Amino acid sequence: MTTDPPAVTVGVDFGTLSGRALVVAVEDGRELGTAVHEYTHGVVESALPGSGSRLPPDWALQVPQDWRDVLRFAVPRALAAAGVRPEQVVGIATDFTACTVLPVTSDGTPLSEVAGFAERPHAFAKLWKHHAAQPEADEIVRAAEESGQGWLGRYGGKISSEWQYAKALQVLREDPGVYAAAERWIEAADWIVWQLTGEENRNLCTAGYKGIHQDGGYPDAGFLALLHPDFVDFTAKLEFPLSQLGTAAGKLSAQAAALTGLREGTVVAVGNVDAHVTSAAARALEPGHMLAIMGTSTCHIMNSDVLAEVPGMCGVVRDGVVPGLWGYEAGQSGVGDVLAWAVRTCAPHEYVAEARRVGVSVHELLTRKAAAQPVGGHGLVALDWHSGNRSVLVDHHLSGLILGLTLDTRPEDIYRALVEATAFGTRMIIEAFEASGVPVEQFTAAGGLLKNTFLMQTYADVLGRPINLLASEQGPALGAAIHAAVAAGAYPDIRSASAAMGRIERSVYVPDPARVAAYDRLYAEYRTLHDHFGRGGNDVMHRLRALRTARES
Ligand SMILES: Nc1ncnc2c1ncn2[C@@H]1O[C@H](COP(=O)(O)OP(=O)(O)O)[C@@H](O)[C@H]1O
Ligand SMILES: O=C(CO)[C@H](O)[C@H](O)COP(=O)(O)O
Repeated sequence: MTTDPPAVTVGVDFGTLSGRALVVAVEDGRELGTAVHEYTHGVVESALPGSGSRLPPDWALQVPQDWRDVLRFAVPRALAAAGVRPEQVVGIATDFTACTVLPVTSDGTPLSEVAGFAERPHAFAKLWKHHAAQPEADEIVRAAEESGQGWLGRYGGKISSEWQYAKALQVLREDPGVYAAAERWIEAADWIVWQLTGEENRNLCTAGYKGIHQDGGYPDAGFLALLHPDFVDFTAKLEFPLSQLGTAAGKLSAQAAALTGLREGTVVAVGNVDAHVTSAAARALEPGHMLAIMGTSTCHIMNSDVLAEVPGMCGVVRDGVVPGLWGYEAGQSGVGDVLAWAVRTCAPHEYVAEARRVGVSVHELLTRKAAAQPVGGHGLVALDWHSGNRSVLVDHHLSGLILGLTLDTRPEDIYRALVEATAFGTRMIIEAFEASGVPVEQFTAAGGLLKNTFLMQTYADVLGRPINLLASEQGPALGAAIHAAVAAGAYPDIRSASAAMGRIERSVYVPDPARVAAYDRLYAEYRTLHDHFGRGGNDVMHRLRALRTARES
């Protein structure tokens, strides 16, 4: 007797450096096939594609065609790898880094693709890690404090330079022509869904966490006018009915079917954020269960039935992760990125040659060399702020620091000190939640950094708590596939789909009491440096940043 081929969904995760498509069995979340497509232009940080015109420090752009190419190349390859026919696919969902925003025309065409704008930097998509709008973010916070905006507390008292308003205000100030031509200002998370269905759709997750949409609305015109007279109608570029997560945004258009190899009419789920969608994959939806998605950056996502204003959190949004609960987000803007910096700048040629000879990454080589020494053996304490501080200080013009360097300090010592610093940064975040009355009862990790077992054990020792793992290397894509199953009607809601399709391994890393005690002492040193350089003890980091100039390399 022939059995029907299994129903599957496709999850497409758009990360910072690449897009990954994953084919998943609806019945139990089995991962049947996957494919990755690296963005052709990667992260545009120094010079504009085409013209080559130089970009100032702290810029990070992306090219929308790179995202379309993920649909074109990774989706069909994932289907082929899974041995799945298009008619088995009952739904597709996407997730994106956020706040990755772009100016588009009313039909969704990116301005960077419109004649006359291809050489204007502000016409391009601003990646989440574009930190050049810090002055605008500082002004937004000042104006919100002075005018008593109630929504400021929902973001821990700060609005990030990474989010929609600071980035848009920077465009208005530096290229008003682009600002005026931008009929819509849209998250890439929604823009990619628009490419799949042919119609605009907006999700409540990015609107809430990155677009200051709280209690049913955006900031009012009176507040926006405080920032710039021409900013008064900015939210008109955002206004659109917001869709609940896990619902259908529409059906796959004929054009998108040709692009992806899927059937026209396949259900397309509402867009979502790479971090928030992963909670479903990790079965981390219940109150008090914190999920850390550890990659280029780290995002901390946790649901609660308690609403509190946690200092320095990225935001709290009703239904922001799952309907019926308050979804909290915190984060560290540089984690894998900070370690990549150490690999680029601290590893001597002989280390690179050794890694190649042994057949491991330089990350792995530095980790192996660093792992043996006792806690504190390197005599270093670092601040993990090379990409600024997202939580709890929300200041992207802070910078990194390594204290204790001597002539004996080795590259692996620096690498290990930075691993420890990122763990200390996570501990600061957990303590901020608990001090604000939002308990953190479970900690689960996901993301590319799980491959580093020493790093994960260090986190268990620094946090002093066991660490669960999301048992998938494709957390966001699996989470998206789960949302697609709900949107396609295979499950009544995200919770039941997560219970059936999600995967978690509990207490994979358990803290070692001796190392916990040793790290408590180092953490006290970290906190002293954190508060001194991050809370006004010495503003030297801002003064040094003001002296930085554009790279000529
Ligand atoms: N062995 C390793 N140990 C620690 N970090 C690593 C290792 N290998 C790669 N990385 C870091 O992982 C980050 C990429 O994370 P990943 O989750 O794969 O991508 P994304 O952040 O785009 O989702 C990079 O910043 C890289 O420096
Ligand atoms: O802030 C975010 C989510 O709210 C970004 O999506 C995240 O920080 C970047 O993603 P990644 O580290 O996986 O590249």
